[in-house]
Amino acid sequence: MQPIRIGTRGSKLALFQAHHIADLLQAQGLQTEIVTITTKGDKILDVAISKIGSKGVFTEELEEQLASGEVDIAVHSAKDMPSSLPEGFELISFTKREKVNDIILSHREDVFYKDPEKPLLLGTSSTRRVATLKHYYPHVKTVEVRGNLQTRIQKMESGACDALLLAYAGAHRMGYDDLIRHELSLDEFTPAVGQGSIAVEANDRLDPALRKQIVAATHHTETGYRLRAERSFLKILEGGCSIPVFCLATYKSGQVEVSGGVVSLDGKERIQHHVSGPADEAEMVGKQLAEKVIQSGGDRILKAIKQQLNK
Ligand SMILES: NCc1[nH]cc(CCC(=O)O)c1CC(=O)O
Repeated sequence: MQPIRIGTRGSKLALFQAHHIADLLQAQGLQTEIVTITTKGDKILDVAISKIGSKGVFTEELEEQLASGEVDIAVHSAKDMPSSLPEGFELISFTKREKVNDIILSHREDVFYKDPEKPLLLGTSSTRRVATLKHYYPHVKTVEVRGNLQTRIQKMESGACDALLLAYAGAHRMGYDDLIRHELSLDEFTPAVGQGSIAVEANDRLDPALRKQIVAATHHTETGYRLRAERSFLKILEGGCSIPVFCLATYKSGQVEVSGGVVSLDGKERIQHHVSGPADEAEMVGKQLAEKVIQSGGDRILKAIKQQLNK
């Protein structure tokens, strides 16, 4: 039998994630081969992602290869995946989720974000993180630091910022646990949809029997319920990765509890609600949450954000 060809971006984090999927497949006796692809998002480094604008800057090229059969599956951070995929594509599995928190990472041990007396310049490129800081910790200054994790750390080392605000999952996968100074609360820094999970994407042309084997080897059921609820929330709010919406679902005894909302770019307004319901109706639960957020003022906030970002 031919090995399963796994398409991935070439960053260290992407390769780590692709190898993780390969390990899970190999543990079930399946053979694998990793195929590295450079995407538009990897090439354009000097423009903020929120300004490149097009959805799927990191995914288009991988999808071309899936559609042509060049690769059998593509591996992504679930967080980077748009809420709607092009016709014929699907996220067929989600791996067991890592800790979902955002963290502050620095070589320095004396980085404080809660004390207005202690100045801190944080590097980040996420509108959600910047807006959330403006809401809870307006004294913290931010600077846009882009690129893969290694590049961002280099920029911090050369003085671009005191510390970086990142996802725990990425920092941990890259082995930077020693530099984690603070783990941020999930109530304040509610993560982006999908943060901490790895997604496997496939095209309709994937052989159904092979698809079944891949799902059995890589999918984590609880994470799947959580991600389905969160992604359904995202779909209603039309949040691309540049829109500061946040959502976290938890799972307990057949139920999902979903908490999420939106924060205005200036941090002045933040709306958050909770909804729970049966896990096998996770999509409906996420949708109900989105409707609650929209009705309680989220609609107005989202409109303003889209206008500001399109300027
Ligand atoms: N936005 C880029 C991105 N996409 C996935 C991760 C980390 C891994 C994950 O959240 O699963 C990161 C880096 C970050 O947000 O710090």
